[in-house]
Amino acid sequence: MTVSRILLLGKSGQVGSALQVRLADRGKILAPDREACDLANINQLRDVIRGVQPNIIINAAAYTAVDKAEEDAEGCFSANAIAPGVIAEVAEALGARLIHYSTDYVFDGAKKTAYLEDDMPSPLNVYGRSKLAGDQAIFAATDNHTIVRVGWVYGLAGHNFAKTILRLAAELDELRIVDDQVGAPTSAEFIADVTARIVDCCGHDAKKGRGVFNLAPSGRVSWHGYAVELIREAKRRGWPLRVEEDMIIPIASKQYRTAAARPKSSLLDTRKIRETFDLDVPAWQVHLKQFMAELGAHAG
Ligand SMILES: NC(=O)C1=CN([C@@H]2O[C@H](COP(=O)(O)OP(=O)(O)OC[C@H]3O[C@@H](n4cnc5c(N)ncnc54)[C@H](OP(=O)(O)O)[C@@H]3O)[C@@H](O)[C@H]2O)C=CC1
Ligand SMILES: Cc1cn([C@H]2C[C@H](O)[C@@H](COP(=O)(O)OP(=O)(O)O[C@H]3O[C@@H](C)C(=O)[C@@H](O)[C@H]3O)O2)c(=O)[nH]c1=O
Ligand SMILES: [Mg+2]
Repeated sequence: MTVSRILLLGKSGQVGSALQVRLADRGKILAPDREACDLANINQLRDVIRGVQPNIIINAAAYTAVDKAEEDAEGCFSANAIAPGVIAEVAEALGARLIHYSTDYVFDGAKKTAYLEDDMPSPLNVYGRSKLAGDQAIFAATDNHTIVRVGWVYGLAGHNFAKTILRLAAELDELRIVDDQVGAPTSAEFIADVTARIVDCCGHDAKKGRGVFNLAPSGRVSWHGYAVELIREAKRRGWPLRVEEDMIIPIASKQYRTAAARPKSSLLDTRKIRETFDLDVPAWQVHLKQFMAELGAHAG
């Protein structure tokens, strides 16, 4: 088997940090930071990729501030739409596989059953439109891509709903959380494990695993139900919180004003990725417990 040269973008993010750990033994990893490889600087981006001559590029870098994107469409599209298209062009010229991440927010959330990879996208917000444009730019530039579509990501590094809720629960007596948007909280460490599996498959078979693949743990929950589970887990571990479980109030989306609209359903059907890569997908609570244990260990 040829040894992989992997270029990883976005190493400081939730998924990027987990990838650095999980891919450490998979080949030579080159992971420039944002200063060395800024998605907004197309010339620098091209030079970095050509300089590294990778056979796998993993793009975990993105503009992920969903509400801020509503008033910064240019910045958001630069990182999420234009840059992925450029990365894909250079990948095609080098014969490299591009592994990239997409989002449930490309869908409008109106579907009653879980989304399939080829369901019609119809994003509700700027972030979702920018990510869809990124996917399309990749499709146009190279067939040698694997796009992993995920949602509701949490991890040890970076910012996410789980960390926000645990912080608020230590400061406030009451939390008000939307109960009419459902999804599956997805661990960055799980995404990194599955990405490592994809990297292994690409090493053996350059044609295998091309295309778009949904990835999520099994089960479903609303943001409210997710918050309740986080608080229960934290209390079970004896973490000092102010809020009691009966003071986590379920509310409707329209009672929680945000700049960006969000889909009612973020559920992703995972049959394709499970069958292609022979994966087991556990219930979302399994990874959440592991996360809480590791978060507790980090906090000392
Ligand atoms: N978070 C989520 O809930 C979801 C995420 N996704 C997708 O998964 C992927 C990974 O997301 P996640 O790990 O959560 O993202 P994070 O927001 O945690 O990290 C984003 C990463 O991108 C880097 N970055 C942002 N802008 C630029 C830029 N202009 N140039 C270079 N680097 C940049 C950041 O660097 P720095 O730290 O230096 O700013 C950071 O390393 C993304 O494609 C995202 O769209 C999909 C669905 C859900
Ligand atoms: C903090 C808080 C949030 N909420 C709601 C707002 C929103 O509907 C929901 C989640 O809020 P967040 O801002 O954490 O989530 P958001 O940034 O929209 O998360 C999204 O990020 C991007 C990058 C993705 O790709 C998506 O898959 C998804 O994970 O919770 C409350 O109802 N009460 C609260 O106190
Ligand atoms: Mg957010």
